[in-house]
Amino acid sequence: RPKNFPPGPPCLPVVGCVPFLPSQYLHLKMELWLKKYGSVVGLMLGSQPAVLICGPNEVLEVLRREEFQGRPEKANFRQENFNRKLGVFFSDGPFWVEQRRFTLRHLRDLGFGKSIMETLISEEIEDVIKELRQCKVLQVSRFFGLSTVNVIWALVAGTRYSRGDARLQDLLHALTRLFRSGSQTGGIVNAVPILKIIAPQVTGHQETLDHVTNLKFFFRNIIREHDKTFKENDLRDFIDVYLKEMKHQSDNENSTFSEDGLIITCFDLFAAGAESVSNTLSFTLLYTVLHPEVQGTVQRLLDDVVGKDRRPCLADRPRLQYVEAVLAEVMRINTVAAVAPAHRVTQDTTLNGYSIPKDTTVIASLWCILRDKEHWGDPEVFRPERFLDENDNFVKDEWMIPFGIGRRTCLGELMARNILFIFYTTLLQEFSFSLPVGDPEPSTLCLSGITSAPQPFRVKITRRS
Ligand code: HEM
Repeated sequence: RPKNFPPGPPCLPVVGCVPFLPSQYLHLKMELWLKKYGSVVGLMLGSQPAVLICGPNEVLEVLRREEFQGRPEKANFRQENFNRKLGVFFSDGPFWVEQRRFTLRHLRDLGFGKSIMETLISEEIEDVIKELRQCKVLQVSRFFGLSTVNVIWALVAGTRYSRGDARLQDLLHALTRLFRSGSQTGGIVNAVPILKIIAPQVTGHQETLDHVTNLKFFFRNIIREHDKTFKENDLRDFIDVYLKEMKHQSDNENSTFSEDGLIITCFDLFAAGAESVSNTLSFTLLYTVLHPEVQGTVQRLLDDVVGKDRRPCLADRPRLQYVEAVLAEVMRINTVAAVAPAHRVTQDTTLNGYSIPKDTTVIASLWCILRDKEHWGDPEVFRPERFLDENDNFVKDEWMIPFGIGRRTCLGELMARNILFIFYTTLLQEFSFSLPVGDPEPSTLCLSGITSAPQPFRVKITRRS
């Protein structure tokens, strides 16, 4: 361990503390270690130092402090193969600043947060509604992945996939496997990289690589197809805009724009849509069937404010404050990012009096903030009213940070919030959801991984008259 490093679990030669790290539910282990070791826990991942940030105040602090905004060299499967930090999610420094700005600016120009996005979301939910009308009981897990990808993909690649598209369903399945089998620490292969070579099958590394290669092949093909029909004065989507920038900078040897970079940015956006938003929607249905009284209140409100002759839209938001409270409560009680993606310390620094050397991996628990007993009182209880004041207006809470905070805050927050609002309100306007007779009550314990997802469960669908 480095000198004056925070306390933590025992450290063994070669593997460091990895044997003491859980393969699943890191956020729950961090809750226990907060009591045992304190707010900042020191670890060795093989020979690499890492700190787990388990105390709410410390999490808020590190997510805001400049020197904690790097990303580790190789803690994630998306960096495999290219061996470089590319895209937005796992890059850092000036490269990241330029790529994040570019991505955000052009997604905004193309429709992020504008009425065109609302139209895309509305078209997508109508397809979902049509499918659900034919359905009496729905197996919820992974149901929303394709629809949420479609909204994002319309802006990124100008494409929409049908629900029966077998190739896309395979890719979504591969992505789910990557997210479920991965962890924010990178696991044993990250700590002891030689295992990637000597035991790729045993460690699951080969399977990870196969999935990643498949996904990258898919993105590369889309990009090459775009390139064949590219016209500089007719930019159709984000891929075209990026290709244009790449071509303009082709003589600049310091350019941050490359085909590999575009592949990884596509990966970032595709994965975020398929995993985070779709899992949050599944959690929303989970809490809807577990709390029929909340469903009833939302439906009465929708009947009053929207009625039955039109669909809910974003302009209804100010009059649907209870809906905002329900969505916030779902993201608080079972957030999909229980642990934020790993950060990296970019210079020697200190935290709570401990020394944190440059390049230490930083793993911050959002769960400890969203489920803090002192702040929320009854954090384990699903109670949307906690977000309403005495006049039933939604009240913002500084500790509601499911999208992170600081400079690395989620790039897709606006889009995610809009999809969640339109999907949830349209679903409850059209249907009531309940547990199928004879099905056990679904557990609220999430499936663990890089993101959290609900365990598979079924809902009975009844069309409202
Ligand atoms: C409910 C849905 C979502 C949740 C809860 C969520 C949450 C998060 C969180 C916690 C982070 C990490 C912050 C950090 O590293 O400290 C993040 C980053 C990111 N998110 Fe999301 N996200 C969601 C949806 C989306 C969507 C729809 C997109 C894209 C369209 C997206 C794109 C990104 C990107 C690119 C980053 C990396 C930002 C950076 O490192 O600069 N996310 N998100």
